[in-house]
Amino acid sequence: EEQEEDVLRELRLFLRNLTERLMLDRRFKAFTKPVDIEEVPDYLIVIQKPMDLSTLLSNIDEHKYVTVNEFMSDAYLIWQNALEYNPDRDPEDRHIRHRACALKDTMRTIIRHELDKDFQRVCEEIRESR
Ligand SMILES: O=C(C1CCC1)N1C[C@@H]2C[C@H]3C[C@@H](O)[C@@H](O)[C@]2(C1)O3
Repeated sequence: EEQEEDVLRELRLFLRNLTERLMLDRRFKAFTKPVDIEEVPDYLIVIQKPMDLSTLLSNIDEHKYVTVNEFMSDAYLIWQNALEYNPDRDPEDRHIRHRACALKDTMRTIIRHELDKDFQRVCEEIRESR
């Protein structure tokens, strides 16, 4: 009903704000756009489900997420994909993995500090009711 749409509207505002703050962080520049398949032809052979911060934003606007956990499942793909495609000991891979870990930890910490537990529970109830 209308109150549920008010809750989901507020969830979208929170997720947009979170995602935009990550996009502004210079450490996370490599995660802001999809990996360029022309530049990296084997990327889609290695990575089944590409993800990036701009795609998260589009998903939010398309009302894909009813709970924070659904958003985090997609957001985690950015971190998992980066670790999987860039596993080597060389400095470039290590920089990418370090930034991917920082992205994940930053996201988790912002959510833990800034998202009300009762609000999350209401979103879960809406998800279970649909
Ligand atoms: O995994 C990624 C992105 C970094 C986080 C997401 N890429 C795969 C390629 C390997 C590495 C060096 C460049 O070849 C550049 O194209 C990529 C982009 O970085």
